[in-house]
Formats: sequence, structure tokens, C-alpha cells
Amino acid sequence: MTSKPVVAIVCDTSKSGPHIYHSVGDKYIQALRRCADVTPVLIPSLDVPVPAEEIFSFADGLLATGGYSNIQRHYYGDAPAPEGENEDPHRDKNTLPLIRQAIAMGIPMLGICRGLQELNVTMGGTLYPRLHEIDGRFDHREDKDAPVDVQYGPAHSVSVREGGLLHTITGADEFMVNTVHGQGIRDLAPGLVVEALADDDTIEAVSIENAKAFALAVQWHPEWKAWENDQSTRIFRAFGDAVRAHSKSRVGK
Ligand SMILES: N[C@@H](CCC(=O)NCCCC(=O)O)C(=O)O
Repeated sequence: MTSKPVVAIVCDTSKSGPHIYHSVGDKYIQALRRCADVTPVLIPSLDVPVPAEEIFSFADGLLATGGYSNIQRHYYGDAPAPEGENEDPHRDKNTLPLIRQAIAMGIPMLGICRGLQELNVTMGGTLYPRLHEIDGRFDHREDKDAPVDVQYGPAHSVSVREGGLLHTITGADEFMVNTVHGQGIRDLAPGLVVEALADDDTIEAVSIENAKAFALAVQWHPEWKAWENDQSTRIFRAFGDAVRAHSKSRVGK
């Protein structure tokens, strides 16, 4: 039986009683299995991060997932968030350098929601901490009281950059996406290219200029029932193909 290539997913951390737990949302794992056809491997977000070289000695891709926590603001030069903001310092400490190292090593990567924000921040960009407070911007947050199918259902359209990576993958100029985020890209990092915009000019997808390998990040959630949506299926299949190509190139070494 031929083994499937591995995609590393860095965990979120949470506390239950005195104990720290590491976790990844099931929908990301399901989309990787069913649409990218790869083997997901969860990487703990430790106080001393697992080195990139160790992870990428067996993983041929990196998925930076969404997460309810916000990136600590000092990573993009802002003053600390107000007391009580949902943050995950361990996730930041593990994912931000790992994304940078994956890019440098030519490891295929896909970022989703928080993962897009992490890519932008780790490459030197900044965020709007509260996008909905910015004049002219929509409120991109989900209605937490709505059923989950509504929270992750189509919410607004995105306009796709003609001839870009996302356009090549989806074949679409415009399509509907869900929206489950309160933060958004403010200053685009050097070396990132806009792949899609919302009507309020919020950056909804980016790629890396002259990337060594597949590198795409989106602000929406294509992992949500990815197999039921054409653009989502195409995104995960393209990511899986890039991971398989990287795996094959490694076998030859
Ligand atoms: N906290 C950030 C990122 C939002 C995000 O990733 N939302 C998804 C949460 C749960 C999930 O579907 O994994 C922001 O608010 O912008």
C-alpha cells in the first residue's frame, strides 16, 4: 500500500483545569484527508518548539489553520491587546517561525484565516485588530448565535486576481465565501501578492511572490465541507498535488 505524504498542522493550545491541551479542528483534518488525499500529523505547540528541520524530515506540507485566538499584537508592533482578549502565545511561538522556515525550505503551505494572518505577520505585515471598527469595512465576524452551517455558509463574494495562483486553481473570477474573522490584513507584508479582495477592499487571499513551492493563504474557510464546494475542493486538491510533488522530489534525494 503506497503511503500518503504527510502535512503538518500546528496545534492550538487550551487549558482545562490545571492541564494544557493541544488540538486541531476536525474540519481541517477531514478536508486534508478527503480533498488533498494526504496524511495529517498534528504538531504540538510546545514552549520549546519542535524544530522545522525535524518536522520537515517527515512532512511534505504545512497547513496553518484558523483559530479563535488572535495573534499577539507585539508580533506586528502594536500595543498589547486589552485584558481578556483570546490569545494563544504557544501557537504564535510555534507557527510564526515555522511558516517562515517552511517558505525558506520550499515546503508547500496553505494558510486559512488565522493562518493567512500569521503568514502576513511573520513576513513583516500588520493587522487590523478589529476590522469592523475600520471605516468602510464590513463586519467580517460570524453570528455566533447562528447555526454552524450558517456561520460557515456563503457570506460575501471575493474578486480573484486574473492570472494569479487562486485564479489558476479555481478558474473563477469571483465566488462566494464564508467569513469568520474579526481581524484582517492592514499592511501587506513585502513579498506577498494579493490573490483576492472583498468588496470592502479586505484582502481575502495572498500568495508569495516567486515562491519556491505552493504557497497560498485565504481569509475564509475552504475546509468547511470542502468536498461540497468546487473552489474549496480545487484549493485542497492543488495543495495535495504540491505536497505529493515535494514528497516525490524528496524520494529522489
Ligand atoms: N482570530 C482571528 C482568526 C479568525 C479565525 O481563524 N476564525 C476561525 C475560528 C474557528 C475555526 O473555524 O477554526 C480573527 O478573529 O481574525
